[in-house]
Amino acid sequence: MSTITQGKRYDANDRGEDVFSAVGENLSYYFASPGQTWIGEGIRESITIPWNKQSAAELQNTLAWRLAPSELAVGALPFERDADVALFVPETLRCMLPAAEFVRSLLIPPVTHTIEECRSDPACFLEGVEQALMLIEQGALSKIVLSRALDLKLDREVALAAVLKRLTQQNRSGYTYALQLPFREGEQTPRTLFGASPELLISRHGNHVTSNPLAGSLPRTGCPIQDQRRATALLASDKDRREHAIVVAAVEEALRPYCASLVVPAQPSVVFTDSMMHLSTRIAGTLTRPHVSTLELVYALHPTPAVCGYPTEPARRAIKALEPFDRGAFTGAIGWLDAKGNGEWAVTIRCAESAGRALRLFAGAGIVAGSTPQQELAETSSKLRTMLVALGVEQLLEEVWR
Ligand SMILES: C=C(O[C@@H]1C=C(C(=O)O)C=C[C@H]1O)C(=O)O
Repeated sequence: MSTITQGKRYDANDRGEDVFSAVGENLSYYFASPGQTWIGEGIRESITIPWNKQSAAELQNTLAWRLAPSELAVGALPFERDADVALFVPETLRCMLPAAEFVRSLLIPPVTHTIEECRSDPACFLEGVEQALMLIEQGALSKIVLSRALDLKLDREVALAAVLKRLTQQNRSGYTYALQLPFREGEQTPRTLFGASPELLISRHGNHVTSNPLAGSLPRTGCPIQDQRRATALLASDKDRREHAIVVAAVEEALRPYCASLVVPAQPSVVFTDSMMHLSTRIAGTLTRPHVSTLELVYALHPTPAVCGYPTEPARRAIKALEPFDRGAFTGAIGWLDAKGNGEWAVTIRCAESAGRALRLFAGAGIVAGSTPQQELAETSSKLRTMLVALGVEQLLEEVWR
């Protein structure tokens, strides 16, 4: 039996049990938000729908009778919108206390993995940013988000529970997640997506919707006084304010048709993770139609210019042409839906995908007029830091900076 108190839900029986000890061999879904932690094992049912507005809206009718009140449909939607959307209902699901409650102590044992191979291509990223700046100068785009991938081979498989714990410690107010990805055709190795996102794409609890886009970022320094100065500089930076405003305007435009009221703060604030600070705007609305599915809202929003660019279509085409890899789930959305259409979806960033001992880490950065390739590269390196530290392979920091 799960209880709902002020938007927070957790099983009375699970109060106090360490969520990380519940992360076992059969884990299919882990989603820890400020409200609660969902832990799913196995897959009871897979649900695949074409990714369009009508299917997203209609899915809710199906879920209304297929899901018990304590069940969820969960999934990770890819960045690209041309593929079908694959959700699943975990075989068993537990709703537990927020994971951040279990990492209060600083004495978390370090995780150690050893790197056997490492492949990073910063030159390709720098070249992509140069090209993107040309497109911006020609007026084809006002913003584009370019990303890079870092491929690692570890000495053993990722120690998932320990890494999730570290990620939670580094990103207490965000969303930490892990999900078993579907098998790729012809491949036998299970793939796992995991990460710690500071960015909420959309949450819907009853009538209330919230979105918290981030864009415009600086690395943290390690010194609280310098970080404060940097945060002030970030708030005053014309380039970062433009980069941020493009995202806020797009989120507002996408949500407006669904909302009777929408509150959009006039000024951004700054949010911090362990390694980054970001301009942040928390947008809150009240729905006109209370039964609109969260998945329909995800469809209306995704991909925001925080992960793609503006205008959307030309930015997406340029990303396809300039990035030498498929983003897969990276910069998509990860979350859950319940039988009533409530849900919570984070932007799938600060993440990695593992298959056996192979690991791919991703990081991107928004490019606007005034961006410089070296600074954007440094931003992606700082974003990769979160995962490298969680894996206990900080020695690679030197490498990815080059
Ligand atoms: C694409 C990423 O992050 C996105 C880009 C940001 C930016 O360019 O300032 C900030 C937060 C995210 O919306 C990433 O972390 O990989």
